[in-house]
Amino acid sequence: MPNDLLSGTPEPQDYDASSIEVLEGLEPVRKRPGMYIGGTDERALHHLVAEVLDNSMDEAVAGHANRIEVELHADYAVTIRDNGRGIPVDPHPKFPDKSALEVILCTLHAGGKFSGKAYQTSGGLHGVGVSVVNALSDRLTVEVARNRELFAQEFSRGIPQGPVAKLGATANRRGTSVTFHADDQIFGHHRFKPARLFKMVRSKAYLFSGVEIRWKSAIDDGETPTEATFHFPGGLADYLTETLGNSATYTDAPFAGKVEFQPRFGVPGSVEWAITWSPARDGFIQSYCNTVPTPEGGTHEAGFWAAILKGIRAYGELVGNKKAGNINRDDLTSGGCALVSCFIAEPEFVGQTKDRLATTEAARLVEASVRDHFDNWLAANTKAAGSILDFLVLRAEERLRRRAEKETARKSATKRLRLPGKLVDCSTSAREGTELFIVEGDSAGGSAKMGRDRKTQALLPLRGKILNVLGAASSKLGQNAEISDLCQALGVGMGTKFNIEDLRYEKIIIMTDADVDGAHIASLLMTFFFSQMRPLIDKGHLYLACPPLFRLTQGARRVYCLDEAERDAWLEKGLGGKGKIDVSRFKGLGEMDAKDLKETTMDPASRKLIRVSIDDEVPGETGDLVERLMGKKPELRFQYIQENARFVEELDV
Ligand SMILES: Nc1ncnc2c1ncn2[C@@H]1O[C@H](COP(=O)(O)OP(=O)(O)OP(=O)(O)O)[C@@H](O)[C@H]1O
Repeated sequence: MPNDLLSGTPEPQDYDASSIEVLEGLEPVRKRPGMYIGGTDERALHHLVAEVLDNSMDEAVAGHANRIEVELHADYAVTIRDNGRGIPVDPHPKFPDKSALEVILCTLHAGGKFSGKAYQTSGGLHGVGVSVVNALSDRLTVEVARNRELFAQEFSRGIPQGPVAKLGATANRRGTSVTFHADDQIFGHHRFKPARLFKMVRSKAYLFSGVEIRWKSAIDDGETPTEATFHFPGGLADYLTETLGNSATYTDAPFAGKVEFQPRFGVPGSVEWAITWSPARDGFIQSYCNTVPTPEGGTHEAGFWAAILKGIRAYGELVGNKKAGNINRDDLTSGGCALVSCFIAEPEFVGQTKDRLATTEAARLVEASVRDHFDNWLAANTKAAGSILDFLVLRAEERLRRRAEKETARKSATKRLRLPGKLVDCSTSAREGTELFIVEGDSAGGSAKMGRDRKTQALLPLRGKILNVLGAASSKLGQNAEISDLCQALGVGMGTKFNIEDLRYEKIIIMTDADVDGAHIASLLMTFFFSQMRPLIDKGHLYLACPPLFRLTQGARRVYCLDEAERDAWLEKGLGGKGKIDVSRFKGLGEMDAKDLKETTMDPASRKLIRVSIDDEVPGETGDLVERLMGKKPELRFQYIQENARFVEELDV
């Protein structure tokens, strides 16, 4: 370690084993609630209800419950009750002095959904949900009925207020009831909103037709019913129709269905969906996996859209509508109103709040299931299919027109731009397919100017070497004429002002002589792009041209060689002509005539380009290396040379 890193730093006194804390039980949840419920705001607060309700839904989907009640009390406590099997209350085999109930409520990662034995396609996965709710509630009571006997246990901020108590006989044969009051210390002034809970509860009922959910609220917000019963045998199709209300749609009834698909981990899964298109709506999709809403979508959504997109394009082809090929996913989603709900074993979500489904297989399973049905549906509903197709083709055309308009706007903006005088621009104004050659010296610029394709290839000749940006203060960069010409020609700013959208060319090609000076100029340019316009490299816009080193001529035959090895190979093989082979070495690009330069270095049909990319095996590695080699500190460069000199020697042998 260099000495200067140690000197001046006081010896650490207060960082020893005693500073390493181990949070026990539910403490981590109260310390960092965001990690478990994504924050402490209103959304997180409502997520508490989702966690408990999901457990009751899991019981219902597993076939053990058919009724759930959700009640919002006047003091903003919430009760969620189901007639499922009841959380086990017997002593836990691993912790014989505690009941399973207490273990579940007070331990993270305790649950019955890990192995798929007690539940098959559950929304619960991590064994975290209800214990998190417990930790974040100032009071929580669980009542469990098993064989007509009632048990109860109370908690406060995750701590049991006594053991499980046997309360005697009950009229309910079995079931679980959880009542909790969210802790103000965590959620501050946020309170449950009846409307939000009502919507959540109702959507759950739509997702699983085998359950009846009762809603009751002691708080009347003037809009939300204070009592309701939800049971929707019509599933998602009904849900969609209800959500759309009186909005006009292109279908009489949504395209909807339910399919069981191949088992995953031995458990069959299923997908249910409903979609229609409405000229009056913006379009939306609500997706769910095992009844858990996935507002950020994920693989099931991707699979669904893929099926619809492929289906509609194929249908367009079938009916001879060539424009159907232009439809893309944005067109589908902008007018499509869709609901997708899948059930799969052991789904993988992103995060505990399960906002996005990550199970890769879901994409394939959903796509295959929906695609088949969609093809049949389109064929059987030609009127609706025709209207949807027309609507989507129109959407695609609008999108393309908007893009063209944007392009024209860019074109005129470009015209208004003050372009550097020495830039030889191309005539196409759209970015696609255009190239900017950054060339060394004016003479090379001459042949390049004649050898280029005027339509797509632009040139910017640089005089001499550009500034080494790593050695320069940032204020100096803007003042440097070559650098500011370069930025103007590219249409972009430097550093934080860089915006890839403004880039005027698709490929930026550094074309320097195949000699040491050329290599130096290329590395200065690459350092500049790396430090000031990094996304340009990351997105694959930067290239190096590979001009040849040798030209071999024999009579009328001509061959260009990139390096010595290629030259020697040709000399040995011969060019197939008569007489002596004449070898000339290009000293620089300026020596090549326009034809040579075009053929060997510029013409996309015959040239070779190297794409500049960053391949960090260790993150930040390239940045460190650039700093060492091009940075301000000569000692780092010297050290690098010392460390690598042997390697260079070996390479030379
Ligand atoms: N209403 C219920 N009826 C029956 N068992 C329940 C009920 N609620 C919870 N359980 C049991 O308690 C376990 C733990 O629940 P918890 O909510 O902590 O996690 P989970 O549902 O397994 O997973 P996740 O953390 O993903 O929600 C469940 O796996 C289940 O075995």
